[in-house]
Amino acid sequence: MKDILDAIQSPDSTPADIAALPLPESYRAITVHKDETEMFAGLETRDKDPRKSIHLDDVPVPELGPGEALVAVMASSVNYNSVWTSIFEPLSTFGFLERYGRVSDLAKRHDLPYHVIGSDLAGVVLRTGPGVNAWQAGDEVVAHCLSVELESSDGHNDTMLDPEQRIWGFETNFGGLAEIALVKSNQLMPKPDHLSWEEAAAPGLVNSTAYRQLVSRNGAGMKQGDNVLIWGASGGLGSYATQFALAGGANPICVVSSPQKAEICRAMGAEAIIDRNAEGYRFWKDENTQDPKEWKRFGKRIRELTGGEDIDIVFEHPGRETFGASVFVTRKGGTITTCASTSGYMHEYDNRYLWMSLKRIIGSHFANYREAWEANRLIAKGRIHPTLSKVYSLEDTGQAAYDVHRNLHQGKVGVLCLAPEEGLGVRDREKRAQHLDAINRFRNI
Ligand SMILES: C/C=C/C(=O)SCCNC(=O)CCNC(=O)[C@H](O)C(C)(C)COP(=O)(O)OP(=O)(O)OC[C@H]1O[C@@H](n2cnc3c(N)ncnc32)[C@H](O)[C@@H]1OP(=O)(O)O
Ligand SMILES: NC(=O)C1=CN([C@@H]2O[C@H](COP(=O)(O)OP(=O)(O)OC[C@H]3O[C@@H](n4cnc5c(N)ncnc54)[C@H](OP(=O)(O)O)[C@@H]3O)[C@@H](O)[C@H]2O)C=CC1
Repeated sequence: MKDILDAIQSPDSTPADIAALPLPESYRAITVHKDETEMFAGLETRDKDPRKSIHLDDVPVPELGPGEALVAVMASSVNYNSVWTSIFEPLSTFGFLERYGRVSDLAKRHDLPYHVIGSDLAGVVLRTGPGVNAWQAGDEVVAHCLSVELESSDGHNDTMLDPEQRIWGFETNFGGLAEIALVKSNQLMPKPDHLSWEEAAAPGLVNSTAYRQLVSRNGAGMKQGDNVLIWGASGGLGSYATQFALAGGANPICVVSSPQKAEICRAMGAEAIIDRNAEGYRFWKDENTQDPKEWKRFGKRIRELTGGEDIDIVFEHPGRETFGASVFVTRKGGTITTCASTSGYMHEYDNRYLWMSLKRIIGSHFANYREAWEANRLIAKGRIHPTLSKVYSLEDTGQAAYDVHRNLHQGKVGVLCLAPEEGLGVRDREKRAQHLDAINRFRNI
C-alpha cells in the first residue's frame, strides 16, 4: 500500500506507472460484522453506539469485474447511511448483500460475513475491468454512490428507477471508508481540481441527493423566488440545499437547533433562520398526539420571516417528528419533498391540508447518473462548496459516526483513508484562492 501511496504522491508518476503497480492482497477497511447484528437488541436507537459495531479490519482485495474499477481511496466521508448500517436499523444491511448476491455469480462477491461501508470517496483509479474505456489508471476521481445494472428498461429514462438500484457501500459491499474501493466505472466523475482529497470526498452523496430533491424536475423543480423550508439547514443534506436555494435565487427558511448553526446559515448567505430549540416547538404533545397549535405557531413564525408568505417547497428528512408541521406550513399548490425519516418512518399528517390545498408530496432518493454528474459539476465550478467541518483518521471512523448519530457535528465529517494528512491533492490553486472562504466556512466550528 505504501508503494501505491508513494506513486500517487509523486509528481513524476505516469498512468502507466500506476497501472503497473502490483495490487496488495489485502487492505484496511471499515466494516461491520454479520455475527454482531443483534449486539444492540433491546436498546433505544440513541443508545446504539457505532463505536462498538464499527471495526477496522484487513480484508482481501475483491476480484475486479467487467465495467468496474478499483480505486485507491485518499479520503471518504461519513454519511448517515453508515450510521444506519452501524446500528443495524431499520434493517441489517447484510440482508441487502444477501439479496444482491443472488443476482449473479459476480454479485456473489458482495455477500460476505463483513460489510465494508462508506458511500463517498476521492482517490485515484488503480485498475479498470474489461469494457471500461472512459477511465484509466492514474485518473483522479470522486465516485457517486448509485449502483445499477441497467438490464431492465425501467431505468433507462431515469437510472434511479432501475429495479436493481442500490446505494454503493450501503446496499453493496466494498465501500469508500477503506484504502481501496470497488465501484462500477459509471460511478466515477472527475475530482474537482481546486479541492483537497477530503474536501472533494465530502459533498458527493448529500450534494447529489439535495440536487435531485430540490432542483431537478424529478424532485421539487425549485425556481427563482420560491420560499424553501430547509430542515437541518446546516447538516449534511441541508447545507447543500441551502446553497442550492441561494444560488438558484430562492429564499431559504433555514431551521437549525443552535446559535452556532444559525451563524453558519447566516455565513452561507441565508437571512431567514429559525432556531427550533430556542423557539421550543413541540409538534407532538405525547408519543401519539400531534399539536396543530404548534404547527400554527411555526407557520406564523415563517410568515414573519417571509413578509406574510407561506412555503413553496419543504425540504424534508427528519420525518415523523416534523412531517405534520411540514404539510401544514406548505402553501396552496406547494410541494413537500422527502428523502428520509431520521426520527421515524411512520409519518402522520392531517390529509385535509394536503388535498384541500392541492399540495403534493414527492419521494426522492439519491440522484440518477446525470443528476449526480450535474451536482459534481457545480462543485468543480466553485458554484457550490464542500461543507466539511472536521476530519478523522480511518481508525477513528467509529467516533465520527457516533458524532453524526448524536447530532454533534456540523455540515459534513471527513475521513482520511490513504491521505497521510489534510490539505493534499489540490491541483488548481488559483481557483481555490477565489473560493477559499466559502470552502472553509464550516471548518472547526
Ligand atoms: C443515498 C443515501 C440514502 C440514505 O441514507 S436512505 C436512509 C437509509 N435507508 C433506509 O433506511 C432504507 C432501508 N430499507 C428498507 O427499510 C427496506 O429496504 C424497504 C422498506 C425500503 C423495503 O423492504 P424490503 O423488505 O427490502 O422489500 P419489500 O419490497 O417490502 O419486499 C418484501 C416482499 O414484499 C413483496 N412485495 C413488494 N411489493 C409488493 C406489492 N406491491 N404487492 C405484493 N407484494 C409485494 C416482495 O415481492 C417481497 O416478497 P418476497 O419476500 O416473497 O420476495
Ligand atoms: N434518500 C437519500 O438519498 C438520502 C437520505 N439521507 C437521509 O437523510 C437524513 C439526514 O441526513 P444528513 O443530512 O446527512 O444528516 P445530518 O445528521 O448531517 O443532518 C440532519 C439534520 O437534521 C436535523 N434534525 C435531526 N433530527 C431532527 C428532528 N427530529 N427534527 C428536526 N430536525 C432534525 C439536524 O439539524 P438541527 O439539529 O440543526 O435542526 C441535523 O443536523 C438521514 O436519515 C439520512 O439517512 C441522506 C442522504 C441521502
